Amino acid sequence: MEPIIEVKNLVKVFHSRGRKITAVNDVSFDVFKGEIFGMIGPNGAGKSTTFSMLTTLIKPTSGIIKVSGFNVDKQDDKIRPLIGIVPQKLSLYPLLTARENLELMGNLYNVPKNVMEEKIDYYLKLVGLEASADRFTGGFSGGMKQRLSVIAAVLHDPEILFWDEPSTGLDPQTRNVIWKLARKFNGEGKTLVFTTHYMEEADNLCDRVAVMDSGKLVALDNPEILKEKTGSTNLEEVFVHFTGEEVRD
Ligand SMILES: Nc1ncnc2c1ncn2[C@@H]1O[C@H](COP(=O)(O)OP(=O)(O)OP(=O)(O)O)[C@@H](O)[C@H]1O
Repeated sequence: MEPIIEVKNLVKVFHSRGRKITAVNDVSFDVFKGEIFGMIGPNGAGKSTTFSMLTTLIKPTSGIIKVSGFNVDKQDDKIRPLIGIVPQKLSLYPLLTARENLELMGNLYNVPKNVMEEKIDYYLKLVGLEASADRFTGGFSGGMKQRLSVIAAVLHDPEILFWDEPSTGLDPQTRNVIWKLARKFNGEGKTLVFTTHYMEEADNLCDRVAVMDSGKLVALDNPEILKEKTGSTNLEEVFVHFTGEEVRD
């Protein structure tokens, strides 16, 4: 299988109030083209930090990340058009309408003008927001904002989608929509990398799951294989097997 993301000996150190925090500690893995790849782990495991480095938002302290063959360190401008990001803290403009938010994203990512409105109409309909297209997003529910953020990240037809905790705080209906979108986009050939605290979500969606703990990659495999290897009946048990029961600060 062809890797679309290559991560080698990745390290990220933060310095905060005189303290050195190794958020990601010598992590190596590949993500294969066309797979759904999940990252799970307790609070503070290093998932979001890894996510931020994969998406070129922060620089690694050391190690190598290649996305579609481009190095995040020197070729981040080549990577950005190839990826679509749904961040944990959604970045919608509350005083713009849904359509205006999408137009803004489309323009930032150079979506051709002649297909922009057609694409926006298609995606708004896909996530059931066509009737709210001209409403300010400041008044949207959490689920509506999340659906809009997901389509905002796909307008420029990226090869890889990165979703950071896409269904945190959402009701089961919206979560179901998010899962359907993940499968749809993946069925169209896109690679999907996401973080989650929902084991059921990781189990349902992922071809492979990376388990992180205290900055380390502690397991990586298909959910069924992880269950088999650890004698677990579900991914929650796999999670506890690799990360223990101790509560993290
Ligand atoms: N900008 C920063 N400055 C200092 N420390 C940071 C910074 N960002 C993250 N950290 C620390 O790095 C470690 C890993 O954090 P990270 O947010 O990557 O974990 P996570 O697995 O995403 O956790 P969560 O599930 O709670 O989102 C934590 O100890 C966190 O406090």
